[in-house]
Amino acid sequence: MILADALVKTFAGKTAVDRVSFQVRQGEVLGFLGPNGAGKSTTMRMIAGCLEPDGGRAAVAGFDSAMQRRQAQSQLGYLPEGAPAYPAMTPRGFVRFSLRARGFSGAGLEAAAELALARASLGAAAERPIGTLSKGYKRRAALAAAIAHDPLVLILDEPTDGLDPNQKDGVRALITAMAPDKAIIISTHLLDEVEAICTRAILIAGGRVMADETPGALAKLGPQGDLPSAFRALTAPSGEVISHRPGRRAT
Ligand SMILES: Nc1ncnc2c1ncn2[C@@H]1O[C@H](COP(=O)(O)OP(=O)(O)OP(=O)(O)O)[C@@H](O)[C@H]1O
Repeated sequence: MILADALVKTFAGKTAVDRVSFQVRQGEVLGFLGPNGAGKSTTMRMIAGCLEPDGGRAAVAGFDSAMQRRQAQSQLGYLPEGAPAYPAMTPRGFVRFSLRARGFSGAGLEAAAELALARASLGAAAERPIGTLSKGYKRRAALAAAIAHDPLVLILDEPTDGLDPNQKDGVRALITAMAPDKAIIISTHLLDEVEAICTRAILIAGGRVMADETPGALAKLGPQGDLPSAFRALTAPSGEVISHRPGRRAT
């Protein structure tokens, strides 16, 4: 359902993403790991059709992210970094606005908005201006808008960033509950999050895929047999590509 095929992106002569390839199929939750500046967000932005690749291609549900952007984005829920939203809108207003932009109306729009607000556990915060909300609630408002149209593919850039431990657990449970019907990519710096919810993990450093494994197999690549030591070993500046499991076919 998600295809990244030799994606390349260069900023001012510096290669941020260097021939990144992988595929994600329905039911998979792919954890995207790597140090700061590794190229995770840039890769996700290219898949989401928000940034044109300089080389290679990306596709969502069979639609090219750049050439068939509208069709690709209709199948996609994308949560970018931070909490992009309109500060004067309430979360309810923002979710409804997002649904209207996707062609929802009437009872279908109301039902989808209610479900998304409930799934993101906005509670009473759904009625307050987003600009007045805490970071965690802002993030959940953006998450509600990303999932409201029940897309086949979710790309979530640090979905639990800024959330307290209870909220983190809630969002992780939500991702797990949605997973069987969808293909999901999350980026995270939290290795326990990868163990908790990801079926697969890609480690990226210097714009290159350094490993593509199940979380258990990735942990075994570390000298201590755990994810932190694997992360350190594989993201050291002199790191070589030591493991790459070939991606599966997109569906
Ligand atoms: N719009 C831009 N203009 C110039 N350079 C950029 C731009 N976006 C990203 N970069 C650079 O590309 C590289 C990869 O950035 P990216 O945000 O993809 O990393 P990341 O893995 O998501 O990092 P983090 O974990 O800190 O979010 C970095 O060197 C970054 O400075």
